[in-house]
Amino acid sequence: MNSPPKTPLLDTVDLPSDLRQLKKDQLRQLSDELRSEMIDAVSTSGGHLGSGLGVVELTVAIHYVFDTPQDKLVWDVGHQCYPHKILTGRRDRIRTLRQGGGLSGFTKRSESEYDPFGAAHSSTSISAALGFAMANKLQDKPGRGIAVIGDGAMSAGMAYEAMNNAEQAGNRLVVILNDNDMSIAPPVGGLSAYLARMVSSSEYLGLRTMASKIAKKLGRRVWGGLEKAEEYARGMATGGTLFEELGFYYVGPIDGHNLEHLIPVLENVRDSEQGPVLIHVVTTKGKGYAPAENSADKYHGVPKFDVVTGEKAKSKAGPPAYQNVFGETLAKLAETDDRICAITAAMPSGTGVDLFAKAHPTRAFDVGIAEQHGVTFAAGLAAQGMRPFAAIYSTFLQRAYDQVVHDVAIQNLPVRFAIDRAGLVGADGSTHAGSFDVTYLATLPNFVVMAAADEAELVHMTYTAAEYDDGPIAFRYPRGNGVGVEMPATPQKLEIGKGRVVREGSKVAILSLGARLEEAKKAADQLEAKGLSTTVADMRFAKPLDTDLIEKLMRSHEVVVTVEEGAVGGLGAHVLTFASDTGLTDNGLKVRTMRLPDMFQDQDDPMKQYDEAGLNAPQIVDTVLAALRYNSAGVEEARA
Ligand SMILES: Cc1ncc(C[n+]2csc(CCOP(=O)(O)OP(=O)(O)O)c2C)c(N)n1
Ligand SMILES: CC(=O)[C@@H](O)[C@H](O)COP(=O)(O)O
Ligand SMILES: [Mg+2]
Repeated sequence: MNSPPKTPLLDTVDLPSDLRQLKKDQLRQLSDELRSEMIDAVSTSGGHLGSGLGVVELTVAIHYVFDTPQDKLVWDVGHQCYPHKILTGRRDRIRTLRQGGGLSGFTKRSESEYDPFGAAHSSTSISAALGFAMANKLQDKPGRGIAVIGDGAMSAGMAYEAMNNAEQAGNRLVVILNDNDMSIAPPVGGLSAYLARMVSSSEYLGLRTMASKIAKKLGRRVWGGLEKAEEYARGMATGGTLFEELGFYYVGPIDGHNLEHLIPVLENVRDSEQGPVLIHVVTTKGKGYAPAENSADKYHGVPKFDVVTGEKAKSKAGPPAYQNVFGETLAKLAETDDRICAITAAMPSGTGVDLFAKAHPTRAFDVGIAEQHGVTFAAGLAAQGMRPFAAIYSTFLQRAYDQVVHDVAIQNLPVRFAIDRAGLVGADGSTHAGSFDVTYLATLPNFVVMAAADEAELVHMTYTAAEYDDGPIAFRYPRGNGVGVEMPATPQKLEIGKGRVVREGSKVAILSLGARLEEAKKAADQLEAKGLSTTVADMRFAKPLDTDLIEKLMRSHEVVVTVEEGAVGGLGAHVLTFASDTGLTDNGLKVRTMRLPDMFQDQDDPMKQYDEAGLNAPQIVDTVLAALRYNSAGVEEARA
C-alpha cells in the first residue's frame, strides 16, 4: 500500500524561524525538497550547482540549530549559498540568480540580514566570523560568528591567519569545515592529504561515539594537564591535531548529509561553553544529483541544463576561448623552451593551465587557492632562471599585490603574468570584475603591461612575454571567446612599447587598449558616416607607452579619445600624464579618457555591463561629438 503523499514542507518555510517550527524528523523531507528546488532553479539560470548541493543538509541544520540572523553565518566564497538563500526569504527570486537586477550568485550584505558578510573571494569567512564574534563579545551582545569554509578555501593562508587569532573568541566562534575533497578541480597539497587521512583513518563518528567524545571534549569540566594529554591523543586518533594546535576544539569527521548526526553535534556545540570549535563535516560535492556527482568537476559552475538528462546548454561554436588560446600557445612554446613553466591558483581549467599541464606535467603547478604563495613561488622560479607564467584572474591577483610589488617588481624579476578575466565578467558581478590590474600594475616601476585586443594578439603577447627576460611583464585578456580573427601561423614577438594603427584618419584619434578595439572600430565607422575622419590605434601597451605614436596622433588630430576596459589610472591616465608632461595639451587639443565608472557594477550580461559603463561604440561616438561640440549629425553646434 503506497504511503499517502507528504504535505510539501518547503512551501511552509520562508525564513529560518519557520524552519525551527518543524520537527526534527521532518528535516529530511525538507532537505529533499530544498535540493530539488535548487536543481530546478539552477537549471533555468545556470550558476554554481555542485557546492550548493553538497551543503543542503548542513544549511538546514545550521539554520535549525543556531539563532540566525543573530548568530552571524558567513559562507566562505559564498558560491554554495543558494540553499541558504532559498531558506532566508529569497526563494521567490532564486531564478533571477546572477542576472541583471537579480540575486547575486554570492552572499551579499545589501540583499539580506541573513547575509551578514559578502563573499566570492575565498578564505575570508573565519576572519569575518571572528570579527562578528569579538564585536558581540565586546558589546556584551548575544550571537556567535559561524564560518562555513570548504577544504579548497582552507588551503589559503588567510584561513590560518584567522584560526591563529581565534582562541580569544572562545565559544563565540564556530568554524565548520565543509570537506568534499574538491576545490574547482581536485584539491592539491598537504592539507588535502591530511584531511583525506582524517576521513579515511576513522569511521565517521557514530552518534554514540560522537556524543561521548563531545561530552568529554566540550563538557563543563575544566581542562587540566591530563585532559590535555588525553585530548592530544584523541586528536591524533581523530586527526584534529592541526586545528587543535591552533586552539580549536576539533569535532569530527562527521557525515555532513546525515541530519541525525549533524543536529546533535551542532546542538552540543551551540550549548558548549568551550570554544572555538571546528566541526569537520564530510560531504559530497554535487550530492543528490547524479549528473553532478558523476562529473569530474561536480558541476561546479554550469550553464542552463536539462534537469532530467543533466545535459548542459551548448554555447554556440565560435572563436576559441581566450584561456584555451593561452594554454595551447604556452604549451607549444614550452616544447622548445624548457624554462617555461605555469602556475595556477586552483583554477587550472579557467586559466588554460590544464592544457599546458597535459603537455608538460612536470612544469605545471597548481598551488591551491594561494595566489600570494603562487606569485612569490614564481618569483623564486624566475630568480633561478626559469620563465614562469603566473596565470591568475585579474580579480584574484589583487590578493597577491604586495607579492607583486615586493617580491617581483622591486627585484625586477622576470615573472610573466597571464591575466585572464580582464574587464567586466558578466554573471559573477562586481567581486570578479577585472577592473584594476592595469591601474595597479602600470603604476609599478619595471613593469611591462600589455592588453590583447583579440585572440591573435594573445598569441603574440604570450610569445613576447616568454622571450622577455628584462623584468616583470603582464598581459591581460577578457573572459570568454575571441572575436574571430585569423589565428597566426607563427607567433610574432612584439616590440616592447609599440602600438599599431589599425585605421588611418585625420580628425579624430581613438587610442584603444585591449578588447575594446572592436567597439572602437565600430565607433570609427559611425564617425566617418558623420563626416569625421577617424584614426584607430591599438596601443597594445599601457606601459611603456608608445609615446612616439601618441605624440604623432596628438599633433595631427583635433580630438584624441582613449578607451579601455579598466578603471581610472590606466591607459588614459598615463596618456594624459605624458601629454601634460610634454605640453601636448597646451595647444587646445581635446583629450577624453573613457574607462570603467567609479562604481562596482553588479552582475549582468557583459554587453549590458559595458553599456552601463559607457564603453560601447555609441558612447565613444557621443564622447567625440561632445568634445567637438557637434550635434548627433556631426555638425558643429552654434556657439552659445
Ligand atoms: C581568492 C580566490 N581564488 C580563487 C577563487 C576561485 N574559486 C571559487 S570556488 C573555488 C574552490 C573552492 O573550493 P572549496 O572551498 O572546497 O568549496 P567547494 O566548491 O568544494 O564547496 C575556487 C578556487 C576564489 N573564489 N577566490
Ligand atoms: C566561485 C568562483 O570564484 C569561481 O567559480 C568563478 O566563478 C569562476 O569564474 P569563471 O566562470 O570566469 O571561470
Ligand atoms: Mg571543497
